[in-house]
Amino acid sequence: EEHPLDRLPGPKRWPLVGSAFLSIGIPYDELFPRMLEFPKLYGYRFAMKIFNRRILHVYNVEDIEIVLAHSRNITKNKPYDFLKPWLGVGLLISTGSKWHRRRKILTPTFHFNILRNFSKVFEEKSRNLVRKLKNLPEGNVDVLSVIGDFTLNTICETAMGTQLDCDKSTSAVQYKDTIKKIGIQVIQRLRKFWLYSDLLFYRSSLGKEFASNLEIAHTFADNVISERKKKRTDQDDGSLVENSDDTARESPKKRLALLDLLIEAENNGEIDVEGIKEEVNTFMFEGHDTTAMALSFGLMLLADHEDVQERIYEECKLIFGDSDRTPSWADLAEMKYLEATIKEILRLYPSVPFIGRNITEDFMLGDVLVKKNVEVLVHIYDLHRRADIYPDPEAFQPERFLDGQVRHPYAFIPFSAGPRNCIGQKFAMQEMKCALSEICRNFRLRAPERGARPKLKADIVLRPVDPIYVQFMPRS
Ligand code: HEM
Repeated sequence: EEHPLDRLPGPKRWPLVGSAFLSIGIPYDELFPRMLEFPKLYGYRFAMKIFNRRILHVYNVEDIEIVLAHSRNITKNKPYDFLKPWLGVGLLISTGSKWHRRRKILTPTFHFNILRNFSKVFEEKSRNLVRKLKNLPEGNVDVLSVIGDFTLNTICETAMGTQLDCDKSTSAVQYKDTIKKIGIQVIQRLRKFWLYSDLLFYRSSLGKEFASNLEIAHTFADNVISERKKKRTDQDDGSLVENSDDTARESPKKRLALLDLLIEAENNGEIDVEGIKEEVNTFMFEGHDTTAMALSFGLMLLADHEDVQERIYEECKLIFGDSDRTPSWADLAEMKYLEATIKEILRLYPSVPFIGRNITEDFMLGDVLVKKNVEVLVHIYDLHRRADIYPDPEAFQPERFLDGQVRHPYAFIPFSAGPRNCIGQKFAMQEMKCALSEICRNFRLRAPERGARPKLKADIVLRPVDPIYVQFMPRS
């Protein structure tokens, strides 16, 4: 019997292997550009078969809405499995009733009042970032590493309540290095299908290194959790307060971290110690790498578009006048042009270029029956570059997001949409606004080369093949 997906366009499907051989022999750096050719050849809705996996690819606004808004098809697809040894089955990877429970516990962490507490951390870290940039020797700065430190310090303090940048202990430094290595090793494994089996993987040199790195990362997280618990019993009655008044905001001890909410949930019997670990590790990963890439591509685009930098600078001048105070919550809300700029950055360089689902319940996509066990891949990257939605799609034009050009809620989805959208969306927007406004107030950015288009990599998170260099010239 013909599978409904066999009627859809797509690369030739051979018996048994399907189109598996398509990626064989393609150098890694060519994979991403090659992946972008399929949508051009086969259109908004096409299918692939790789051995026994059937993958439906979509980047039609209506199709994406049906897929992402579905309340029961919330299971992630195969590649997410490789993150499990590290993150456990936390919010990003879990499904069904476990996911529902976790989402309910974690949602209050991103409540307005708690985000306001975090904003103090954003301010401090942004100031440190500016100071660091000022102290670097003049010339090209490799932004990925500087920005990666900034987002990692920020998430560590907000999620765990631990100050990595002040903590000069070897364990904190080692932890930072280790989680960067783990991320790279997950990707290396994804590329080598012969290492998909745990048995072979953990016998390989990559697998052994991976296991020892996991040990370091997990031990660090475990220590932070137990120290936090100890501090809570030493200092207070452990009760949860939304300390949104300014005195509490000033005191790092009293600032509420995501970890505090989780410990509170443990006290109420809603989560166990293993669960807390899963979530701490999940947020450390999801909360820093995505934001670091968006900021890095953003600095690259700003360096190339002085007019946009000037408009951001002017907007800040209207808000701050001659004062050099850090931005308050209200200031950030006023930065409408900067907000549009960040959206335009995320349109061109969505940190998560594709998201995948494993279908658990049949549904109709127009006239196509999508059956259980099919995987659906939503092409965020291709959606965001459709010329019919975004005229002159390659051009960097923040104004698109000011004049209501982009109307359909599923036409712009850097944070996904529907029940499994990004829980850290507001957190990320505030963090990016804080960092970019501080940078634009203090520096003029210059690109080493005009109009450069970075070559992109196939990865969990969108990355450039080569480093991104930007020059930071202090404004007087
Ligand atoms: C520019 C920054 C960010 C982008 C572009 C982004 C994008 C996304 C996307 C596309 C998803 C859906 C993934 C999927 O369906 O598999 C997602 C989920 C998620 N994000 Fe983000 N994210 C960002 C920042 C953050 C931050 C700062 C945090 C934490 C503080 C965070 C935590 C999460 C979590 C926990 C999930 C899983 C939610 C769930 O399944 O219930 N993200 N993000």
